[in-house]
Amino acid sequence: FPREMEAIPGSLGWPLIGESLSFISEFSSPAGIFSFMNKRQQRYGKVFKSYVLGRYMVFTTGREASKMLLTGKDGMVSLNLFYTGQKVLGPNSLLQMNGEDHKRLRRLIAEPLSIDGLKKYFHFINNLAVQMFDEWLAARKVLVLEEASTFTLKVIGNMIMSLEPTGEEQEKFRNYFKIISSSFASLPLNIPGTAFYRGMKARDKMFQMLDAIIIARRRNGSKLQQDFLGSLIGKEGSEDDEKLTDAQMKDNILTLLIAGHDTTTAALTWLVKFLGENPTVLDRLRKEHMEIREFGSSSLTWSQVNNMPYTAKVSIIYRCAHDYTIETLRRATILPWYSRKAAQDFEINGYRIKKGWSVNLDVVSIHHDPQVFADPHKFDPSRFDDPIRSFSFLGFGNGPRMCPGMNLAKLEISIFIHHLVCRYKWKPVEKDDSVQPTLVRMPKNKYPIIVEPL
Ligand code: HEM
Repeated sequence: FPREMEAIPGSLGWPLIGESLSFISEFSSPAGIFSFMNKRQQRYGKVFKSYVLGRYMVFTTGREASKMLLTGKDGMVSLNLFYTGQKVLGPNSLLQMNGEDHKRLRRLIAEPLSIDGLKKYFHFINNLAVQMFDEWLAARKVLVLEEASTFTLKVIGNMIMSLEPTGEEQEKFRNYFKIISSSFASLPLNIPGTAFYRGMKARDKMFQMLDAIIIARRRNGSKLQQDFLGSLIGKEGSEDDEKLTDAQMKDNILTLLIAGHDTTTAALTWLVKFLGENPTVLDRLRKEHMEIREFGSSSLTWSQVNNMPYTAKVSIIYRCAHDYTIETLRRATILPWYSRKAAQDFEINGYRIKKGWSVNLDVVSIHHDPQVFADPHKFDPSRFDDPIRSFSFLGFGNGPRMCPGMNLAKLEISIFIHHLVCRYKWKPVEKDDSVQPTLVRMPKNKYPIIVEPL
C-alpha cells in the first residue's frame, strides 16, 4: 500500500478484494457506477481512494479535474492501459505512446479519419445500411446490438483495407476480431484454453492477414488503394517523419478496430433504445429525416448529407444526428471512467498525487451533474441546442487523447439512424434494463426489437 495514499480519504475495503465486489455489482447495474461514485463522493468529497480489481486507485470528478487530467500538460499523466490491453494491442499502439511519439502517430492516423478523408466511404456505408435494413424487413425480429456490430465491423474493414462486406476474407477478419476483442479485458493468463491465449493467437492470425495485404500493396507500387492502409503505406517513400514500420501499422490498425468497434456498436444500440423509449424525441428526429429524404431518392448523396437541415453551428454534416448522438453518449456514458497514470507528482482538488498512481476520472458524475444538465436522467437531445461549458460533455474525451475516430462514429450513426427512422417503427421484445459487465456499457440482452414498416 503506497503510504502517501493515507492522506487521501476513502476506504480500501476488505483485505485482498478491496471494494471490488461492490464496484463490479454496481458497474453492471442499470445505473452503472454512478451510485458507487456518488455514495463515496457524498462521504469523502471529490477525491477518494479505493482498491478495486487488484489496484489502488484514486477517483476524482468535476470539470477542473477533467481539464487537468485530460489536457495533461507537460506530460503530467500517461494513459493507464491494463496489462492484457497492452499485450493485445502491442507496444506500438497509439494507446501506449506518449509525448512527441504520440503526437506524431496521431497526426498520421487522424488524416484519413478527418471529415474530408471520410467522404469517399460515404457510399459504401450508405449502401451497407440500405442492404441491412432491407434484410430487417424479412427478419422482423432483430437483435439491435448484433446488427450494429456487423454493420460497424464491415464499415471499418472496408475503410482500413477495402475488405468486401461479404465473403471468406470478411468471415476470417470477423472471426479473428471477435476472439481478440473478447480477450482484451481478460485475465492475464497466457496458457492454452484461456481467453487471453486465444486472443494472442488470433492476433497473430490477423497480423498474417494484414502482412499478406501489405505485401500485395507494395508489389502494386503506385496503384495503391486509397484506404487507410494505403494511406499509411503511401508514406514509405516520403520523409522520415512520415514513415511507419509494418509493426507500427499493424498494432495501430488493431488499435483502431478495438477502440472503434464496441464503442460505436454500443452507441447505436443505446440510441435505438432511447429513441424507442422517448416517442416525442423520435417523432422530432423522424420529421427532420423525412424532410431530408424528400430531397430525392432513398440513397443519400454526400451533398445531401452536407445540407441536412439543422442549426448550422459547426460542421453541418452530422447535424441531423449530432445532438441525438451526443445525448446518447452523455446519458449512457459507455466508457464510464477514463484512467490515467501520474507521470509525476501533482496536486488535484487539493490532494497530492504521487508519480505512478492510477488516477481515474469518473465521467458518469460529470455527465449527470444537475447543475449542467437539468433533469440529468432524462434523454433530451435538445439540451444541446445551447452551447454547454467546456469539459462538461466528455463522450469523446478531450485534449490530446480525444477520440480520433469520432467523425467516423458520427457518420456511421447518422446514416444508420436516417434509414432506420425513415423506414421503420419498432418496439422492444422485452423490458430488461440489465447491462453487460464489460468495459464498454451495452444492454445485456442485445436489445431485441420487432420492426414494422412505417
Ligand atoms: C461512438 C463511438 C466512440 C466513442 C464513444 C469513443 C470514445 C472515445 C473516448 C472517450 C476516448 C478517450 C479516452 C480517454 O481519454 O481515456 C477515445 C479515444 C480513442 N478512440 Fe474513440 N470512441 C468512439 C469511436 C471510435 C472509432 C470509430 C475509432 C476508430 C476508428 C476510435 C478510435 C479511438 C482511438 C485510437 C483512441 C485513442 C486516442 C489516443 O490515445 O490518442 N474511436 N474514444
